[in-house]
Amino acid sequence: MGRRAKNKQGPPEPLENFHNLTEKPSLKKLGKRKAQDPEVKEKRPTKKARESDGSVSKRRSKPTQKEKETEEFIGDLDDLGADGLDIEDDDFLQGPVQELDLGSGDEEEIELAPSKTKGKKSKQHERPLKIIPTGSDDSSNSDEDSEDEDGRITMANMEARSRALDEKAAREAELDAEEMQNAALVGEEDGDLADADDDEDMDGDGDDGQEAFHLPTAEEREEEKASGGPDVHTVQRRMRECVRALGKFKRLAENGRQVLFRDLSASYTHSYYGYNEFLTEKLFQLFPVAEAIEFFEANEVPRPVTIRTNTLRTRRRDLAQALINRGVNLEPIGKWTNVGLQVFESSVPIGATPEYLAGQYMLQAASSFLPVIALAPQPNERVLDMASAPGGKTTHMAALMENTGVVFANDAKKARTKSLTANVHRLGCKNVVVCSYDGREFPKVMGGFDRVLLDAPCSGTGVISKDASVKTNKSERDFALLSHLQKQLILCAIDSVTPDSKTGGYLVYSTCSVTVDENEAVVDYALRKRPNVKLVDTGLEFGRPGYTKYRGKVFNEKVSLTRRFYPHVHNMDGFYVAKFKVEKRIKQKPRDEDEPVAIGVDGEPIAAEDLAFDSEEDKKYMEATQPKRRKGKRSHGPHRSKPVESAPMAAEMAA
Ligand SMILES: C[S@@+](CC[C@H](N)C(=O)[O-])C[C@H]1O[C@@H](n2cnc3c(N)ncnc32)[C@H](O)[C@@H]1O
Repeated sequence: MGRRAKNKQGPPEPLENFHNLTEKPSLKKLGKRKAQDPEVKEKRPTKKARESDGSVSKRRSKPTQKEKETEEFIGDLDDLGADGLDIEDDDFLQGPVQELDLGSGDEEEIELAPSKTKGKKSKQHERPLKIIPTGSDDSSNSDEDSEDEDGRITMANMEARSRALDEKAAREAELDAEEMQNAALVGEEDGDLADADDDEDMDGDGDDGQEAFHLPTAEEREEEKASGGPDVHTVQRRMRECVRALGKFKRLAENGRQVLFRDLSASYTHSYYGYNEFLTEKLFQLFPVAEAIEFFEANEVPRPVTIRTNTLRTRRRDLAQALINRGVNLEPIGKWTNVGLQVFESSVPIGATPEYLAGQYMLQAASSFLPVIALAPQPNERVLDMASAPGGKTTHMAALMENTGVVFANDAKKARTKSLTANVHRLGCKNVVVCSYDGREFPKVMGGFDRVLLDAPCSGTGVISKDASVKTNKSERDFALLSHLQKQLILCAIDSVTPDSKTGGYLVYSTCSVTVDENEAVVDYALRKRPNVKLVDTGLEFGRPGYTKYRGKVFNEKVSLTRRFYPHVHNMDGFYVAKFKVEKRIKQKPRDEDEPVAIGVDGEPIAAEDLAFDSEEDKKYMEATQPKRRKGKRSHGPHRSKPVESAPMAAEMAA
C-alpha cells in the first residue's frame, strides 16, 4: 500500500505558455525549491479577477473597481484573439465532470471542488513535508507572491490578510529549513561522488551535524519487512538518496550498482506513492528516475480546473464577464486556445451556474482540447468521433463546424450515450448524430468520412490525479489487451476516412495514457499495416515529440511528429496525439478467387494482409482475447455490438 498521501488542494497553477517545454527536469530540482520564474509570475491572475478575499459581495460593493478589472480582463481576452466570431481551430469538452446525466445528480461531480481521487483515500496527514517540489508547487508560490504584491489591502480584508501573511511566513520558514536540509542531501559537490560509489554508506548529510544516512543491508530490510516495513519518512529519505545516487552514477562510467539503486528507487517509489510494481516499473522505463519522481509527484496534485466556451452559444469574453460577475476568478488558459478559461476559484458551483445550464460552456480538461485542435474539423464536413462519450470532443467539433455538416458521435457503451446526448442537447449542437456500435464495425456500418477522431479507450495513466485507482488496478494483461484493441480500432478508423475528401482526409488518434504500448506502438503498427497513411504535423504548438526508439524497438522516424503531454511538464493531464493523412490505397487483387474480399470505402478491395492481425506481434494478444471471443458471437448492425469491457473509467474521464 502506498503511503504517499494526496496533496492538499491548493489553487491549481495556471497553464503556462510552455516555454522550454522540451527541457528535462533537472535532478537538482529534487530536494530544492525551484527559483521562481518571473515570467510565470507575470502570468498569474492578480488583481484582475481576484479581489483580495475573492468574495462576491466585495466585488459587488465596488462596482467601479470591478468594472475596471473586468475591462482589463476583457482587454486581455481581446489580445488573445478571443472574439467568439474569430473562431480558429481549437475547442472543447471533457472530463469526468462531463459525464452528467441531466437530472441524475451528476452535477455534483462538476463542482469546482478540486478533482477527487476515486481510488484510495488521501493520507496526506501521514505525509511529512514535501520533498520533491514540482512545477505546481513552484507556481503556486509565485501565485501567492503576486497576489500579495498586487492585491489591495482594505479595512475589510486586513485581518484575513495579516493572518495569511503569518501563515505564509511560517510555511516559508518550514520550507527554507527543508530546502537547506535537502541542499545538503543533494550534495552537489563532486567530492560527494566518492561517497555514493564507495559503499552503501552514503553520508549525504556531511558535516552539518545531522545523522548520517545509510541504506539498509539485506538483513536489515528483512527485519524491517517482518516488523511491518519502514515508516514513511524513512521510505521518503531512501527514495531521495537513491535518486541522488543515480544522478551521480550518470556522470560516472556505467556501474553495476546503478541497477541496484534504480531497483531500490523503484521499490521505494512503489511503497511511497502506492503504484503497483508493474506500473512503477513501466513508468521508470519511460522516464529517467528523477523525472519519474516528478511525474509521480505531479499525479498527487489536481490539474487546473478549465472550461471551454461553447461558441455556438456565446463568446468567451461574454462568458468570462458573466462568470466574473458571479464571483468566479478566471483567466484565459493560454495563447494556444481561444476558447479555454482556467478557473482559479469560485464562490458558486461552476457546474451549476445558469451559464453552464444554458450550455455556454463545458467543464473540460485542457488536454482534451488538443486532439480536436489537431483534427481541425471544417464546416460542412462529414466527421466521425469513434469513441465519443460523454461528448467533450464531439461538442467541440460541432462548434468548430459551426453546426454544419455532420458529426457521427459513436460509443460502444450504449449507457454512456445518455450523457453524450444530454451534452449534445445542452450545448445546442444540431449537427450531431449519436450512435452505438463497436468501433471495430466501422467502416462496415458507415464510412466515407472527411475526418475521424479516435480518442481511444486506454489505461488512463495520464489521468492518475483524477483516478488514483489506476495506480493499482492495471496489470500486464490489461495493457496487452488495451494495446490490441487500440490497434484494431485504429485500422478501422483509418479505413473509415475517405482519401477522396476535398477538404480533409485526416485521422487523429489520441489517448490519455503515457505508455508507449498504447501510443507510439499503436501508431507504428498502423503505419506498417496501412501503407496508404502517413503521419503529419499535429499543428499543436507544444508537447514533446513521440518516441522513435524505446527499449530496443525502433519505430517509424515520423513518429516524432506525434506529441506527448505530461502533468509534470505541461501541468495538464498526460495525453498523446497523433495525426494521420489518409491517401488512396494501391489496388491489390485478392490472392484467391474464393477468398472473401473486404471492400474499402473507396470501393476497392482491401488486401487480406492489411485486414488481418496475423503477425507474430499480435499472436499473444489474440490468445489473450480468445476466451472472451468464444463467449459471444460477434454481432453486426446497430446497437447489437457488445461494448468493450476493457475501456477504463479513467480514460473516459479524461475526455
Ligand atoms: C477516452 S473515452 C472517450 C471520451 C470522449 N472522446 C470525450 O471526449 O468525451 C473512450 C470511450 O471509448 C468507448 N469505447 C470502448 N471500447 C470501444 C469500442 N470498441 N468502440 C467504440 N467505443 C469504445 C468507451 O465507452 C469510452 O466512452
